[in-house]
Amino acid sequence: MAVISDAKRLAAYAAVDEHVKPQHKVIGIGSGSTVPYVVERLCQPPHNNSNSDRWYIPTGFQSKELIVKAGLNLGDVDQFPTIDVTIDGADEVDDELNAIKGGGACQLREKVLAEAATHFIIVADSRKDSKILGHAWKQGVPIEVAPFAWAKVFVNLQKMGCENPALRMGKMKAGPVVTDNGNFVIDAVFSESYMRDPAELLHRIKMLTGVLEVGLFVGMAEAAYFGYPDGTVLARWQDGRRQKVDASKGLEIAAQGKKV
Ligand SMILES: O=C(CO)[C@H](O)[C@H](O)COP(=O)(O)O
Repeated sequence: MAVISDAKRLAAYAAVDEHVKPQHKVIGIGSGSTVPYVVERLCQPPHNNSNSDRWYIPTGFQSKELIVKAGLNLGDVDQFPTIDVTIDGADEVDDELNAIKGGGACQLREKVLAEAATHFIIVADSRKDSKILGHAWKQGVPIEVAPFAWAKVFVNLQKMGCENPALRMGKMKAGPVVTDNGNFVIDAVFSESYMRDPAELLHRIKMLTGVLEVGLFVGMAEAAYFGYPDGTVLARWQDGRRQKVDASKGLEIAAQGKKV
């Protein structure tokens, strides 16, 4: 196994097989480049047998498109404020399963669906498996802000000790990135002393007026699945358990080309 995409696929397949049960009727679908493999697995046997009376809830435009293009029933969180299982990616996960999310600027809807879920599961490749947040993900904590308040929050973050907060700018668009909710994102790098206590940092940032959501998912994930380039999958649970998961079923299915 060589490529990162295979590692993502194995993590996604293992998480779906372990955590999505036939009786689960409302499924939250995250955002990013790993969750397409979650949808891919959900459209394969035996999971596809349960899809006719199942609703899928998106965490943004990309997520909605994944659901629609896969021919799955599209719902929304205002119809289904309680979700059975939400599966989503992460930019980095620490030893306690706290996560940095928002690399794709979807953290507000992602956190709503994570909180609404009975089971919130993270899927990622092994690059996201860290001890302390910030060790691997160097882009900073993504913070969704009301556009008119961005400069005020920017100054607040500097006063907290963030040396170089950055308003996230579009690549093929003049001006800042605008989220699916019409807001801006500030990426803020904090020192390890802050990142060792993500709960405290989350609280301090969230209390800044003008901040709508912070890409720190603290104490939310029940489990995280990391796909490794050697074809193995490591599952970590919030209680500290770590277990190599047999990913052979995923490999067999992928090899049979049972892709959506
Ligand atoms: O939080 C997110 C988007 O806002 C994504 O889930 C996160 O960036 C991980 O993405 P990928 O699976 O592509 O690594």
